[in-house]
Amino acid sequence: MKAIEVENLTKSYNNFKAVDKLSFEVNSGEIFGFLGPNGAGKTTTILSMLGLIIPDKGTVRILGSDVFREPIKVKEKIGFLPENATLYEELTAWRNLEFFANFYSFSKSEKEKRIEELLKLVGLWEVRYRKVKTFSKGMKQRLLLAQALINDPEVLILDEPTSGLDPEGAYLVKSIVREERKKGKTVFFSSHILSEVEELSDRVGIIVKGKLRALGTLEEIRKGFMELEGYAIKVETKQKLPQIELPEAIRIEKLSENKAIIFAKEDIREQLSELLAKKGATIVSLEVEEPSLEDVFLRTVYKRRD
Ligand SMILES: Nc1ncnc2c1ncn2[C@@H]1O[C@H](COP(=O)(O)OP(=O)(O)OP(=O)(O)O)[C@@H](O)[C@H]1O
Repeated sequence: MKAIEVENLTKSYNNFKAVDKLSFEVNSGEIFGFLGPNGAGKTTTILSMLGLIIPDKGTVRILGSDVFREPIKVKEKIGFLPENATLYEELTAWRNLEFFANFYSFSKSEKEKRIEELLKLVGLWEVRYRKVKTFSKGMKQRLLLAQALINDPEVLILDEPTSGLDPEGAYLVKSIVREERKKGKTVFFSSHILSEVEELSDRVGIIVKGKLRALGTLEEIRKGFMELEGYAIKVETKQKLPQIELPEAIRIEKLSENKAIIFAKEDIREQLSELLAKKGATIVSLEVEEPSLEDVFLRTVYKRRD
């Protein structure tokens, strides 16, 4: 079963389309990174996915249940960390979690066991009786993550979970996310930080101006990008590089006497090696230069119109 199925989701504010016909699926047990620049529509998508704002159009199913028709059933199975979430500053870490746990049907002993497990998981056990107002931003975020995990959710939805954290704080949050996946849970998280999405996600969706621009594993996204934008093939020969006349080659950038990058609409390594062999040149290397996710992201966000 798919963990999340979003179909044709559309949400406008006045006449402005914040999310436009968005469709994607998240597989069970994967970490899905939802990447987009500021204002792309990530939070609007998440709030619509959770039924916390009513979209104009579209359906969302989480673990097979329709979010709008069966809201309680869905909420029992998910955990949510909102962007800029807050805690009760005057309460201790323990009391904050207890307050939240009371929304669920735990017995007293189950509740205490779960709170203890979570405080240990997020590294706040030692400070459980301290008021939250004395906590750093990183500690608060970890407590919020514990709060989102209180019901041991099958699907965890995190809106910008590392936003504003220092590298250590971000690292701890990422480790917890990985731990959840190890337990077979599904994690959907949004971010505008490319390296984080690259390092954490099994699959990625890129949203720009409310529209989904790319979807898949990083490899699939790179390949799709190359098919659209063309291939860069780096060639090095032992001898001086001969003249390359191939109809498929759009542009040739000479790097030195025996090195060049050949730009083409498709992967023309075979044609190139045949041509070079015919001209008596020995190939030292012939490789497709893979664009980094950064190249893909920046080109996807800033270069394409429509
Ligand atoms: N309640 C609202 N009323 C009017 N416009 C809104 C409202 N909420 C969001 N928007 C607009 O919709 C667009 C998408 O916003 P959204 O918060 O979903 O983006 P985001 O990708 O989460 O951005 P960020 O990374 O900055 O949090 C933005 O242009 C925003 O200004």
